[in-house]
Amino acid sequence: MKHLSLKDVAVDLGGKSILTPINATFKSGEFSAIIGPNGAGKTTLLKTMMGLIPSQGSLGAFLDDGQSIPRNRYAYLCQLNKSSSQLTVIEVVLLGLVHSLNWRITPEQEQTAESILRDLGLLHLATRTFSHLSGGQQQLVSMAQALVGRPSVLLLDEPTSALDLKHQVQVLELAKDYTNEHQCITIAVLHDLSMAARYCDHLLLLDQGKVQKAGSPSDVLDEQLLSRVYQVDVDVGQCNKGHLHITPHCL
Ligand SMILES: Nc1ncnc2c1ncn2[C@@H]1O[C@H](COP(=O)(O)OP(=O)(O)OP(=O)(O)O)[C@@H](O)[C@H]1O
Repeated sequence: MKHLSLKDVAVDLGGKSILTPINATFKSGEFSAIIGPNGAGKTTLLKTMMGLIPSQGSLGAFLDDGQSIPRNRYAYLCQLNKSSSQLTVIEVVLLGLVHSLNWRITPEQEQTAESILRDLGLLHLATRTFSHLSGGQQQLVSMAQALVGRPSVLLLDEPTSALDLKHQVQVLELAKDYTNEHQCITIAVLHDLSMAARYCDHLLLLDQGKVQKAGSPSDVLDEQLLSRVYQVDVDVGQCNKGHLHITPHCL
């Protein structure tokens, strides 16, 4: 089983400690979420895993035999920023194959990009200019870009923040199915705790740069713990389909 591990990973930015030593393991075939309040350090942790921020300690993703998984097998979907890119949608998706692209794009590469757009119901947008799309459409295309290279490690920063209910379900189901099918190590930052409970196998709750709890959704989504960390009282209930749902009280 592949895994991504963090051993005593700490990050300082602008002379301030942002992540205090973090120890965690994420397994292949599991869809994991990093949850926690604004400013907790979730994006910093994801960027650190991606190698975009220098850190102390050691981290990396490894195969069964201990070999390191190279960074070109990682895909990273950053938090949504409205883009002014003049590239077309299909060109944006092809950028996800940047490690294998040559001067000439092969018909196979084009078919791969079209196929992921088809899976996401976006093929009709293929020749549109990326910057002319809505925020939600841009987020879906960015998801296609992340998946097109069939990554071994998939890091998603709030992949559903701009999406309507149906598209949130579509993206989370896609991430879960991809994770199972390709035995990928998938880690998403999510704010919607009920969606995290429904789709994720493993949660890591971060607050003030520290891991407050890690484990299965039923272990981590504890009323007292969530009320303390989020500073709002919450009820943790179960719907008739057995999914946990988290309802905040009024402030
Ligand atoms: N480049 C930087 N220099 C200094 N401080 C930074 C830098 N980047 C982030 N921070 C600080 O690190 C802390 C964690 O930020 P981060 O973006 O990781 O939080 P987050 O949990 O992802 O928050 P949100 O849910 O609001 O997106 C914040 O206090 C932020 O101000």
